[in-house]
Amino acid sequence: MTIHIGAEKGQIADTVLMPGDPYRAKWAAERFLTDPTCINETRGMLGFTGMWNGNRVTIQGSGMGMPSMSIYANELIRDFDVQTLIRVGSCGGMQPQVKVRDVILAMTASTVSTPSSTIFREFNYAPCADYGLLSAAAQAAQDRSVGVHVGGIYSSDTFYNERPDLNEQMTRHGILGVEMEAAELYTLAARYGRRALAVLTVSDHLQTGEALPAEDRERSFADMIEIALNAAFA
Ligand SMILES: O=P(O)(O)O[C@H]1O[C@H](CO)[C@@H](O)[C@H]1O
Ligand SMILES: O=c1cc[nH]c(=O)[nH]1
Repeated sequence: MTIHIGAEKGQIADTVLMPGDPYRAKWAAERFLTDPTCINETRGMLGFTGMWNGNRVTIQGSGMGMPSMSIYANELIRDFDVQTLIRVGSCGGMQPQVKVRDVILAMTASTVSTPSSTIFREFNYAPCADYGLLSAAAQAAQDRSVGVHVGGIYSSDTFYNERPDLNEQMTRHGILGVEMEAAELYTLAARYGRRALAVLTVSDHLQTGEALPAEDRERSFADMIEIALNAAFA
């Protein structure tokens, strides 16, 4: 049991999927896991452990933003010895070929700042995914009818962005989408020698203004979850 996770040691699997939304965790656990058990309700940040294809998995909400992700990932890694952490999140599309409901596999996560930035000082660290997970996810995605993109994303500290000039430079340099947690997850995984990946579904588009409703963001991103599960146990 930690400050933010009420589970006992042993109640959390070696592999954890991490949606930002705790109710996406509940939906995914009920839909994809056999015998899911709720292992965390502290602060309403729901977590569930169950079985998928004979493999033990936990699905634990991370909350929104890198400070929240940092708390959960730190405790999962340092207190529960989790080995594989896969973010399953929503993101905003930033390229014309990236369509709403497409899946992005985040090879890198650029950022202007993470909770870890203070330790890097002038060093411009490049957070990146675990290659084994990334290639397994790309393979798993090939067998599905969903559009898939592999490349760089941006992890932002803000949802309501006041820097259109920065968006323009990111789009110009090939950034596929924007979300709010992956850069810190990748940084912590590198620090502690764990595997991490972010599998994202495009929920809205910065260029077209399209946007899915909250219920779809909570309950309809099945391809993303299946790609993540297949990658984790490839
Ligand atoms: O849908 P989730 O996983 O929460 O991810 C995205 O959605 C939230 C913003 O609405 C941020 O957490 C962002 O990263
Ligand atoms: O962080 C996020 C998540 C979804 N869509 C966005 O535009 N930003």
